[in-house]
Amino acid sequence: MKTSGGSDAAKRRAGESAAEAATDGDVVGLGTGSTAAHAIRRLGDRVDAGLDVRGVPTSFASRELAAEEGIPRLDLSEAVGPDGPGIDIAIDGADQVATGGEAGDALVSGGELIKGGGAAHAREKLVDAAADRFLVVVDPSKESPRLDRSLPIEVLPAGRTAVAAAVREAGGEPTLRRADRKDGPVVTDNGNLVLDCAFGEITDPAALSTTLSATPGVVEHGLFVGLADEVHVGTASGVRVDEV
Ligand SMILES: O=C[C@H](O)[C@H](O)[C@H](O)COP(=O)(O)O
Repeated sequence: MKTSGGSDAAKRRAGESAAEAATDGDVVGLGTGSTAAHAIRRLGDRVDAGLDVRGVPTSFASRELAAEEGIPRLDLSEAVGPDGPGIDIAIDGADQVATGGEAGDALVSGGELIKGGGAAHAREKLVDAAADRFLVVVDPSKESPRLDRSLPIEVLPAGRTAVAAAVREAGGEPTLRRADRKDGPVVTDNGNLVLDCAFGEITDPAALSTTLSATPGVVEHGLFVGLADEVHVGTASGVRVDEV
């Protein structure tokens, strides 16, 4: 699994802390990224020790890791629906977490997220939104009073230029995400492309989320508003848990 910046020890503390929240019988959403991977490994250890849980992976990578760790798995389509067990908790990382405060004329309440650094945010949002409790796991480098990182938007390949124009109209500057080890663009697990969009400081995440969701060609964007329930922040010496 790819790693991002930040201290790996702090990410491990955050991930392991959230993994302790799973209890017998739970269906657990398994996030993507280097911090969520620590949670999946810890869950794997707990399954070895007898914990009875099933995981709902959010990506090819989290599915592979869960399989390696011996965690029984369930598809989202099996978990959610009239006959499904639902998802009790989801554990997932983030590229940025708003800690709250004034942003221009608006007030960011805190707990809003930017996700999608690993291009997994479309399935992550499905799983995280379906969960009864969504636990975010981060190291302190991800915390910021306001959201100002580049925002990933997964787009239908044919809609790439139309969405790019809509992003410019909304005040952002889109860049097609390119692959590191192949010529050409990053292709998501869903066969789509990703535009990384620089909006500067996002003063009203809820409004931007609504605008982007209503744009034809947008499969999913990485703004997660009103979804997080707890933020587990791994620090140099322990873990801080913030209720949202
Ligand atoms: O698409 C990827 C996900 O949204 C990740 O959860 C996010 O990029 C954070 O990853 P990491 O924990 O590696 O920084």
